[in-house]
Formats: sequence, structure tokens, C-alpha cells
Amino acid sequence: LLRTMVVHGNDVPHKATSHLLLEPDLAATIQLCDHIRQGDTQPKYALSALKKKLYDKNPNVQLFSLQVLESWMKNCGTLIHDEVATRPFMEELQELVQSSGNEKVRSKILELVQVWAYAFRNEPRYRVVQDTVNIMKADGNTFPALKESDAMFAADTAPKWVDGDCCHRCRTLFSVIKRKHHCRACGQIFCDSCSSHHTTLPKFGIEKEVRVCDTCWEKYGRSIYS
Ligand SMILES: O=P(O)(O)O[C@@H]1[C@H](O)[C@H](OP(=O)(O)O)[C@@H](O)[C@H](O)[C@H]1O
Ligand SMILES: [Zn+2]
Ligand SMILES: [Zn+2]
Repeated sequence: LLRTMVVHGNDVPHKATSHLLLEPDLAATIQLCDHIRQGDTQPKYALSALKKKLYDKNPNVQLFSLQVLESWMKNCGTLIHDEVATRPFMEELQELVQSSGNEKVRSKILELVQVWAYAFRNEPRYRVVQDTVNIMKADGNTFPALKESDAMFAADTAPKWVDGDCCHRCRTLFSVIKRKHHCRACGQIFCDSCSSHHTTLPKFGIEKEVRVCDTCWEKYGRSIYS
């Protein structure tokens, strides 16, 4: 089962090629979550690598990749939710349920889509998941009992970055010289002089020093036990 999937970093030069090792142990999967949360691996690339395993002819490999997907959805937050809770991905899962001859694979997919629909029940932007549950029901699939505890997702993941044409703190307009920068702790957009500090953000699973704004520096950077 030990498969190495080399996932090439995207076009940003400092994103080194990250190796996604699909090993049959949770430690490796948790480590993969950290890579995704830390921004070492683009969620899109991680998922496209994982999807290859979803279509593996060996149902055990398919099942394991569904378990990896389940842990990524629990631990990597909106970075992964935004890629999975989409029509194309949901349609792929729908097709897998229709085409798979393996009962375990089918019921794992039904279980996951149902739990995600419940977890996203108050998030209109992910309503495609509930739509997919409805379609799968209409197709005659019977869903396993929902375990609400499965719908608990790790709360602490770094926020998405907002865009803007001026610094969130000093309101200076960005230009060719006054470049845009993002604070990894609040996701807001700043000029360099308002976000010149770097710190680790353990609560978001970010172990390397990353750029934070002055406000977040006061909050997370000052104390060494942030
Ligand atoms: O310098 P640029 O070519 O504009 O690119 C900017 C840098 O990549 C910034 O990285 P940083 O936050 O680590 O500085 C990023 O936050 C901005 O969104 C990008 O626009
Ligand atoms: Zn500023
Ligand atoms: Zn900030």
C-alpha cells in the first residue's frame, strides 16, 4: 500500500515539491494535514493526487484514500472544504457510488457526504453537498446512521486571505512599489511596514515563521508560548 505520489509545488518558486506519502498509518496522514495547513502543499494538488487513488482498482486503496480525505476535511479547514464541497468533486463521488462494485467503498462515500452535509448545514456556500445527498437518496441509496460526533471539525485553521487595494491598517494604497502582503494569522492584507514581523502559529499548525501584521504580532508573536 506504500505509495509515493510526488506532488509538484505550484508555480510559486519557494513551494518545494512536496511528497505525499500515502502510508497505511494515520501519522503520515496527520503529517500531510500539517503540510496542507502550513501552505507547503496546495490543496488542489494534494486532492488531485488523492483522487488518483480514489479510482484505484484495489478497493482497499480506494477505502484508504477515503479515510485520508475524511481526515483532511476534519483537520485542514476551508482550504480543503473549498476544493471538496464543489459540484465537480461531488459529481465524481456520485459517479463512484454508482459505479463501484464494492459495498464498503459505496457506504464510506455515503457516510462522508452525509456527515459533510450535516457539518455544512449552516453554510450556504457549501449547499452543493446537501444537494448531492438528496440526489444520492433519489438514486435509491440508503445512508448509514449519521454520527453527529463525526461532524466535529478542527476549528483552528488559518483564515483565508482577503484581497484589497489598500493596507488594512494604514490604508495606504498598494502600487508597484507598495506591494501587497498577507498576515497568516488574520488573513488580512497589509503593506510591508504594517506586517514586517514573522512568527510561528502553532494554534494553526504552522511551525515555521510566517508573516503576521502588527496587531497579530502583539497577540501571537510577543509571548514565546503563542
Ligand atoms: O509581491 P507580489 O508579487 O505582489 O506577491 C505578493 C506576495 O506573494 C505576498 O506574500 P507575503 O505575504 O509572504 O509577502 C502575498 O501575501 C500577496 O498576496 C502577493 O500579492
Ligand atoms: Zn500599512
Ligand atoms: Zn493579522
